[in-house]
Amino acid sequence: MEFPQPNVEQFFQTLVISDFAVAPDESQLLYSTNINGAFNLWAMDLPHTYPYPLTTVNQDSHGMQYAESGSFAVVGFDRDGDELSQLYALHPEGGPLVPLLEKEGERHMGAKLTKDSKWLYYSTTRENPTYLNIERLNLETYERELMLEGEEAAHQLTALSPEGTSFVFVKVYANTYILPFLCDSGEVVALTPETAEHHTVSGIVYTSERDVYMLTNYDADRSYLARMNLDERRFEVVTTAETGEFSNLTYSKKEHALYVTATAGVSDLLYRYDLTGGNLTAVEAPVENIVKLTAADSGTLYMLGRGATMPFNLFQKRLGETWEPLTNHKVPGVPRDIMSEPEVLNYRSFDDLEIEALFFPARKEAANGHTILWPHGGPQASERKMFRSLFQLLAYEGYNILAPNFRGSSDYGLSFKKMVEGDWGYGPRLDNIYALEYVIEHGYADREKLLLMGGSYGGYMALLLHGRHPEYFKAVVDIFGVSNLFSFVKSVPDFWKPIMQQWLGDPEDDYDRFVTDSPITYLDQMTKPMLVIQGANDPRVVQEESDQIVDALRENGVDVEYLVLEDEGHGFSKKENEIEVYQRVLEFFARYV
Ligand SMILES: CC(=O)N[C@@H](C)C(=O)N[C@@H](C)C(=O)N[C@@H](C)C(=O)O
Repeated sequence: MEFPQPNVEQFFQTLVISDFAVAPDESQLLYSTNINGAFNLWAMDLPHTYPYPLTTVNQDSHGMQYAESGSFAVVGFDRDGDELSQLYALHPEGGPLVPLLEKEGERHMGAKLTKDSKWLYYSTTRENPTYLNIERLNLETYERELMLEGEEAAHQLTALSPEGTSFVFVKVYANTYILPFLCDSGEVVALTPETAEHHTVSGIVYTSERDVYMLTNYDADRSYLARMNLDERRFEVVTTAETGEFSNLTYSKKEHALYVTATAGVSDLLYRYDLTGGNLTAVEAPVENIVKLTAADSGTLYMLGRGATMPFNLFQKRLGETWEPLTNHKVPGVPRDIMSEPEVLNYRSFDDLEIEALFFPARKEAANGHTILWPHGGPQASERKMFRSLFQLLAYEGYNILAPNFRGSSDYGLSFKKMVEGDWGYGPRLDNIYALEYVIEHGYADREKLLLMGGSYGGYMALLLHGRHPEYFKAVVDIFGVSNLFSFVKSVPDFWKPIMQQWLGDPEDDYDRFVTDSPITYLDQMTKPMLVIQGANDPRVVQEESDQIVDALRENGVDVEYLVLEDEGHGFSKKENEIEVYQRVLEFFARYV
């Protein structure tokens, strides 16, 4: 039997899994996925893996967790991308949800259930939208109790002790300045030593009622494993990563061990740190990008992950055994070996700074010689070996994709990440230009065949590159990009505002730089055809950012297509919208090839 070649439609059907939780007795695995075209909660009754639906809300969910008894789970949903997460109780068999915290305009974050399931702790924007308060909800009386009032910086709850006698929260002063604190019977204690040096802390876990482990770059450039015993209150360095830096932590009670994810630039590595013997050993991982790892009481590990050519999948690893897939999501009809495997490039920028980039080659049979420059979003994030159906779709259709991890990207140490702070538009912009020059010089790309596309900060960079270096590009796609730093700084969510000074600067004190680095300043040079895409509910880069650049360009007579998705935020969560976006991008670029 001869089957036709796969076509682009196949890439539209790729499934996403955004989060999961496993019942304490491991009888059920709950996950948020878009099997039915929109996100819903689905479950599998382990060891059987056939999924069944639990909700029909058509909204994505993050931060789900089971009660210790397994009799309900706490789940959060926002509405069409507004990121105002509301919390509900879900019966393991699904059906109508019980509202726990449902208040219009309020955002609830980092929810954690106590072991006895009597209390739910969380951070909330209620009465303190900028610095957030930490509260707890009595699940018998539904009364809310204030535990800690936020001040100075956003207070985000990160861990609750096993018996609920203490909790850890972080104060977020900036993306590169995040300090951890313990709240122990009302007393607040810093978990890292006092210093004026900026550092961050992540992956905080309790391994007992009085022992806390964390990942921090306190007094270092790359994050390492540290601990504090809450009685001795002494901060200790435990171990450092051989390559890269540690980025996530999971405690396995059964093994009395920590599983530590390390990021080494564009891919992840997995380690096991034995808390009894004190040794760190490498563990094979089934994916290049570990999204989430949990350990059940039995010692079985559960992982959500993806790779450059593998969409999101769930895996299970029983003690002493190897990883087994629980899901088998692929691009229908497209084998992994015909997808684009990225090459890792290293080049030097204008000031000799070494930068890493991913280059996704076009499928040979379809190659049209065009290269799309993709500046990633964040900007303090990075482009990694993580499946993006849009990238694979474009590479399949014949385009190369170049994704540089310009200065300011995460996963290359604290000082590298800080390089974008107060410099959104100079160094990172030239790093993108130097990436182009590198691929042209080394025969990967043709100077006459360059296209440009980015989302969020990447959309900002796409607009800025268009305005300042229009000679490079034939056409530009901006997906919810920042167009004007003066309006952006005022429109971000309230709890981002304490971060803005360090992240971006002050519109009055840094007036000249805001003008120089705002894409809208360069309207007259933006002469190439453009496609602008925006979610109407986006709370991070609001619609006004896209509206103003589209209006101004149209007044200038520039050919701009504008697509606004009414039921989306900072991303595309509904299959029909995703398909519309991908089709528009494909059609748009095809016109200029
Ligand atoms: C800790 C925190 O909330 N930081 C935010 C200011 C932040 O860095 N958010 C980015 C992930 C983000 O959403 N940036 C936009 C502009 C993007 O490029 O995606």
